[in-house]
Amino acid sequence: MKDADVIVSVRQLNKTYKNGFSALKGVDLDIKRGELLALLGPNGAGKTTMIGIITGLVNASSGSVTVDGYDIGRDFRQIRPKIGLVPQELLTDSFETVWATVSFSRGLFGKPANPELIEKILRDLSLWDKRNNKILSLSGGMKRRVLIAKALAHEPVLLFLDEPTAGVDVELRHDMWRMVRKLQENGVTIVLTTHYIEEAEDMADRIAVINQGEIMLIEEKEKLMHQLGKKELHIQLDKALMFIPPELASYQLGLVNEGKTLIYTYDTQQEHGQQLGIASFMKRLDQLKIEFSDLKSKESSLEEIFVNLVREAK
Ligand SMILES: Nc1ncnc2c1ncn2[C@@H]1O[C@H](COP(=O)(O)OP(=O)(O)OP(=O)(O)O)[C@@H](O)[C@H]1O
Repeated sequence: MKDADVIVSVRQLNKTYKNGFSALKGVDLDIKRGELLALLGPNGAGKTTMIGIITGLVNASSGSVTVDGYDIGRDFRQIRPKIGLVPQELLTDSFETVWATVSFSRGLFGKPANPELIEKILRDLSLWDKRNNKILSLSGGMKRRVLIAKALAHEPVLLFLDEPTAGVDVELRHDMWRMVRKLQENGVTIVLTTHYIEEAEDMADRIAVINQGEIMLIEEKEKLMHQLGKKELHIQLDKALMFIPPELASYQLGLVNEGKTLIYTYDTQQEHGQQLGIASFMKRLDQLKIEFSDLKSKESSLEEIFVNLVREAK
């Protein structure tokens, strides 16, 4: 990857908290300019810690992070205005109004006032009607909308969304994804952590899986689903089988639906290599006179891929 294509470069990043807990262990990561990178990982994997370090909220124990070529330790003042962060925690109750809070947030980064922009952000997030309400009078979902508005008010080029849709309703989730897509069209780089894997599947260009402070994998989403994905063939048998015939022992098979459905699981990668590929399997069925009425193929979801990865590491 050329330097210009990389907006964030993380090298050998370690974080050991004061209590001795090692939350990040030698993380290397490049975030590409303009991409939407989804960071997946179980609770406690280190996602928030990593975002905290890149956004200057947490000090690294060792390693380096550069944003747009600036070092986060040395040049944080240049970096900070480029970054927007929607944190996990909700706002503490505040007596300020929505409008004041969001406008003030822009001013903090030294950007000139831009009421038209603030209005647009508030409208996009369905907060316009609430602009004169005090934050403490808002519902949890509304407070989350304010957090997003605050993160966008200074027009960051790099936006971190730390579980932005945890516990929010469907409407906000849709509003958010619409906004995120628009931001991405305008060249904003987005890093998203989420526990909703289907969200990553829908939105991400690349997916990184982090577990116990280490990056387990980082890959283009499409490639990942293809490479790691297993496919299943569901075969509706004419006659139920009591057990899997020993002649088929070399295939990965399961019987469900009272023996009426045979499930053949195979690696998409091996599909072409092919000793145990579909063609040979179908031939075996034919030889064994196992007849079927229907055949369905199912690609495994990212969720299955993720669960398998994290399970394997245990
Ligand atoms: N201030 C702290 N002191 C000690 N340990 C901490 C501190 N902050 C976080 N940790 C620990 O570091 C690990 C990583 O936490 P982190 O919040 O980065 O995980 P996460 O991947 O964001 O998890 P989640 O999905 O639950 O938000 C956890 O085991 C957590 O308990």
